Amino acid sequence: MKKLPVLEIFGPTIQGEGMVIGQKTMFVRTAGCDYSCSWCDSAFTWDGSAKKDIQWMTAEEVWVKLQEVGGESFSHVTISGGNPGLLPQIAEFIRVLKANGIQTALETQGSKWQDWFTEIDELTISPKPPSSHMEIDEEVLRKIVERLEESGTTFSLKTVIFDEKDLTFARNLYKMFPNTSFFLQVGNEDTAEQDHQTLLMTLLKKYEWLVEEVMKDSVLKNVRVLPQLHTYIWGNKRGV
Ligand SMILES: C[S@@+](CC[C@H](N)C(=O)[O-])C[C@H]1O[C@@H](n2cnc3c(N)ncnc32)[C@H](O)[C@@H]1O
Ligand SMILES: Nc1nc2[nH]cc(C(=O)O)c2c(=O)[nH]1
Ligand code: SF4
Ligand SMILES: [Mg+2]
Repeated sequence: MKKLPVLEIFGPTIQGEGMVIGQKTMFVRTAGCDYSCSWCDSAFTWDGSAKKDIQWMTAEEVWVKLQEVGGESFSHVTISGGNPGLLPQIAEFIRVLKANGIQTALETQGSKWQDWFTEIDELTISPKPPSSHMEIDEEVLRKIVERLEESGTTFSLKTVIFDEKDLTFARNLYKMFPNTSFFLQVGNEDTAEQDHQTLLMTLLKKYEWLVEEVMKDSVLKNVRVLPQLHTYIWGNKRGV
């Protein structure tokens, strides 16, 4: 069985983003991404800076480590990255988690399909707006959404917003997928800021701006607007 490239195992903490915000969860962060978003808050997963920290682990080994770190205080695991959607071997990891009665969630950008997507309890697809400098493949995304809908998988779209152009992108996405649960998330422009008060004020201002923009919008109607809640508590700290 192919091992998983693991960079972080941490928690329990709150899920700070998206469709299950506030959920008590453990996190497993895999290494490697097919994108390189200009503002990625987890760039260490793909920019080479943490290459030496990658641990190649079997699904069972990750499960053992989760229990070492989280003890008996969790029943939910979120897989993020990097892009865990690049890894076919996640299928085995999900089997192990399920066999142990664990609820699963996963974060991916929707650039590649995996058959195991339908096994995830709460799947977040996060298409990247223009500010990321990435170009999304609309056909791949459309196919992914189609297959998730057909299979009855619980999933949502979550797009990060930094500016007006990103809002235009979000409007197009909303029109493309009118029946999908839709989240708009505040972009963090200061991923290097270490002063908590400074960061908090910037993030709050940005949240206020985004709320105001979306409230007056005639396209973005049935949407939820959220901050990254974990940054309000722990700022740009890693592993929280
Ligand atoms: C680090 S990514 C990993 C999963 C996957 N690669 C993806 O992008 O969906 C997890 C989430 O963090 C979001 N994110 C990354 N950098 C961010 C930033 N600077 N501000 C707000 N959200 C950010 C991404 O858009 C994504 O929804
Ligand atoms: N608390 C917390 N919530 C999160 N939601 C998504 C995260 C991610 O980096 O994928 C994340 C994270 O790193 N920490
Ligand atoms: S897709 Fe996700 S992990 Fe990859 S660069 Fe973008 S935000 Fe970072
Ligand atoms: Mg994060």
